[in-house]
Amino acid sequence: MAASTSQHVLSSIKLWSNSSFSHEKRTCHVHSVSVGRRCPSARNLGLVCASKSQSSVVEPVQLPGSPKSGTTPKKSSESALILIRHGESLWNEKNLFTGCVDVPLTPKGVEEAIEAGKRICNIPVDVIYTSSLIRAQMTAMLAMMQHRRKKVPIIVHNESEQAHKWSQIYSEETKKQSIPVITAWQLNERMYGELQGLNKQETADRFGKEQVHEWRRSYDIPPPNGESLEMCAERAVAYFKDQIIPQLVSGKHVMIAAHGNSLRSIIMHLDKLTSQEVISLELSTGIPMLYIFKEGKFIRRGSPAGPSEAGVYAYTKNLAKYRQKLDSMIQ
Ligand SMILES: O=C(O)[C@@H](CO)OP(=O)(O)O
Repeated sequence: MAASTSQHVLSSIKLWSNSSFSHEKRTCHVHSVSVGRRCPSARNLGLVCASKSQSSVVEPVQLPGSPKSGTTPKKSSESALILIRHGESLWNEKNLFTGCVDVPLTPKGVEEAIEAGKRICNIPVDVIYTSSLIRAQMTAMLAMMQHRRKKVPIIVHNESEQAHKWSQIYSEETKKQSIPVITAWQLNERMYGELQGLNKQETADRFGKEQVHEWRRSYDIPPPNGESLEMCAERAVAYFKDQIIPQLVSGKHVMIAAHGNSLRSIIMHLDKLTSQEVISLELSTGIPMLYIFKEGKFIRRGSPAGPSEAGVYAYTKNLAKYRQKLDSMIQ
């Protein structure tokens, strides 16, 4: 079940110096420089089309189902959705299967989270979702600390009524300067079963490269006693639809800090990838991806570049306005 991956030449071009997101069989790569041509429509978005026949990367994706009842869409509202895979963890560094084991970031992972934060520092964020795992939470916090709006991300403790009560804020003004951070186990990494803690190379040597690739990237084949991507999607995508889409519908800008596979399942849903296409979807650590949610559709806008690259912030009129507002507040 090996993926037929097209080889891309990594180059030193700064903007694309970190690989992040690829649908290798489909359309686009937010990689380094590619041997393929750059999509004019994707200029500044870090997207590279593999061939002329393949379509634009910014095609709107129609949302399945209608918005949850009870959520009133803001008139002509448009929301930003940022997805970030956590920075490098101690077990990424050691090349170990991690899954639901709760390990922190390495110093490199901390740097990646800070860099991710710089890339999104001009994009509005009203609410943050993370998994219940520390590597995603560290990433969310470190990234938000780079934001130009300087709001304080505050974890919402809902594990008990008392925890919730004891973390109340009694100033409306202070609340306005805060961003709620909602942690949800449903966004955790897929459970890797009996592979958790094993070295990936040694596992491939023992069981064969093909078998291990199947466990790692296939849609419906679970690793021994673990979750397949399909099983992971059953909780992660369900949570996304039930909890996160209503926020977007109500006009809130959302950031999700999660994991390679929980995010693959969400991206598969957003971009309507097939179970074959998702095999070659790879996410790098610490690279943010931006979607615009408008009129019930998700529009993929690639990976925001650094704050010094002025042009790339004109994703939409509203985001450009938001940036202008930040500029005027900060001057
Ligand atoms: O070990 C894991 O939990 C995941 C993500 O780091 O690995 P893989 O990329 O093999 O799915």
